[in-house]
Amino acid sequence: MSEEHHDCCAHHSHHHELVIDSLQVRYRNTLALDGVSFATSCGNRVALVGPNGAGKSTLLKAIAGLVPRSGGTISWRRTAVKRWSREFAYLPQREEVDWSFPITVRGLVEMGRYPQTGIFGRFGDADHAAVENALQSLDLLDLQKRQIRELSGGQQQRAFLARAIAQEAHVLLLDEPFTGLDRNASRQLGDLLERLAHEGRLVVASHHDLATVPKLFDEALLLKTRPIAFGTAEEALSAKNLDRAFGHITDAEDRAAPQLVTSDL
Ligand SMILES: Nc1ncnc2c1ncn2[C@@H]1O[C@H](COP(=O)(O)OP(=O)(O)OP(=O)(O)O)[C@@H](O)[C@H]1O
Repeated sequence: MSEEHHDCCAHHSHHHELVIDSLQVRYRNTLALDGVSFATSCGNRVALVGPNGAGKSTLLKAIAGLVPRSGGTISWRRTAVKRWSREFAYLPQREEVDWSFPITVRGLVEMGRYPQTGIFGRFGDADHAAVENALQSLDLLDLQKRQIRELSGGQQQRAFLARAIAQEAHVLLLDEPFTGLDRNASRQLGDLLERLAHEGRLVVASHHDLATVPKLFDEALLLKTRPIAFGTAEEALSAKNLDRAFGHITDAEDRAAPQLVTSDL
């Protein structure tokens, strides 16, 4: 990896690197996000939590510049992000990816360089080095010639993360990265995200399983179109906040164990 991520957290401690202010996103008839503000920095893993339709995917896409925002601002390292930034890498939900698309792992990772080279551009030494480094860092050298459709779910996640690393993005926007992974693959991905954050990246991921948020993430944004709470995973996901986000749980038994119930909503 280049030197650049080492200085990632060496900014003034009072200033956050990613600042989202009053973000609003409207689809034709739907207000998907409103008044969303939060700020965080590299080194953190932030979980986006909320019921179905809360706007988690929309928030990731809005930060990635994939859906237009109807209000608010996003800034990265004190600079307003207008549309798209190479600093942001977005990994769609598994179902949104066409896994039959014929591309090798290496080919996918090389796509991380397109913002620098252009699709028909020539790969220079720096591009090759970045691809090599990303493959190695995510332990994909042995799999680099495989088609992505021939990988396991966990390997596929790693290949997409390798593309983000090749892009030299600092902000990893992941939509439900743990969904569909078995226990081992989940643990591996958990360790990997911890390492990437530790190396100076910012991980922002939607996540459905409330029970694992404190273990897998440092901070959580509880969302239901509007932000309900943002803070450490424990703070943000207090019983009271969860109740506000997921609505009233009428069954007395469910009330006793809201975390288990709400994770299945
Ligand atoms: N392309 C779109 N066009 C119109 N409305 C949309 C579109 N995408 C999402 N929405 C609506 O915006 C709202 C937020 O959707 P979003 O997918 O961001 O929620 P989510 O929290 O990711 O949900 P889930 O947990 O089900 O994945 C929902 O009401 C949804 O129906």
